[in-house]
Amino acid sequence: MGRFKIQFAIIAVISAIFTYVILYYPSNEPTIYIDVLIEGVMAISCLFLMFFTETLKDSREVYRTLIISSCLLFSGHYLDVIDEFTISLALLDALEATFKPLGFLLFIAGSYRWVRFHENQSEQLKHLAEVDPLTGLLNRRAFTEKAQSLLLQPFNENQHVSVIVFDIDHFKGINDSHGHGLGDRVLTEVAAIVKSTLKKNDHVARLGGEEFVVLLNDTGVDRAKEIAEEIRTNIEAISILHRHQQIQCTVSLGIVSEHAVNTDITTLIERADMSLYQAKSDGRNCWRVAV
Ligand SMILES: Nc1nc2c(ncn2[C@@H]2O[C@H](COP(=O)(O)OP(=O)(O)OP(=O)(O)O)[C@@H](O)[C@H]2O)c(=O)[nH]1
Repeated sequence: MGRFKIQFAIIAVISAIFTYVILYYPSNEPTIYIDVLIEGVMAISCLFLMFFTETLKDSREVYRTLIISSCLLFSGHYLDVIDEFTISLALLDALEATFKPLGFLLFIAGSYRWVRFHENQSEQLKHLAEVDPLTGLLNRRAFTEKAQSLLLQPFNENQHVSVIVFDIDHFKGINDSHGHGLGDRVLTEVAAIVKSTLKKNDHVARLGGEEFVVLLNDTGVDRAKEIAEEIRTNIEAISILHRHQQIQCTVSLGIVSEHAVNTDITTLIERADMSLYQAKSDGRNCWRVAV
């Protein structure tokens, strides 16, 4: 706030000196006070714009554009005010005719950039709120919302939807033996493999820790089993070189398949989770189907 006051004072002093010097050339035309009032209000508004712009420093580009535009607009309107009191000076007229349109164009450009900047920021925030930063997959909340809205679509009676929940086997052991950095690499590799195994309109998310979920739209149990087996074998084939050692991992999977009508994602995940525990207790590195 202190800096605002200093800047404001500097502008006020410069304007006062300029006004004092220029008023030595009194106009021989009658002064139109309504024009003085209008231009005065415009000049003061531009001055406010100039100081409001201080708050837009999040984006240097927008800040620079708007500060230049408000300076030009202020100068243009201010020259117009004193022009009412002096004889017509060609230089003042030329400056005024340049500053005002240029300031206006920059104001439009700056405002456009400001809107774009905020759009980008809210897109980034949305992305951060929906995506797991390590794997780039959807997080649990975003997945649940997406899946729920997908399940609200009208389906015919024969359409099925399937969910696969899977979990990396003995992941704690991987972390403990090779460190969390390697554990993170395994999570990233697993996520990439699953993504490349699925079709574009299937959804995959990281539920948390080393647990993942896949939603297979319009997919019955037979196809879901095939996909689960593909995921299992593709993950089994992962081999990460770490300190001269090849690190491998396996997953256990639970599958549930339901009529798409009248089902909800929370129940599907819970049932798939139970099958996943069955797969774990049956020796891991396998899939089981909910009955
Ligand atoms: N590197 C890493 N580890 C994580 C992350 N999130 C959770 N973990 C670890 O994942 C491990 C999960 O261990 P457990 O729940 O015992 O599961 P597990 O060892 O895979 O055993 P089973 O599932 O029974 O085969 C814990 O050691 C957590 O610290 C993460 O983002 N990065």
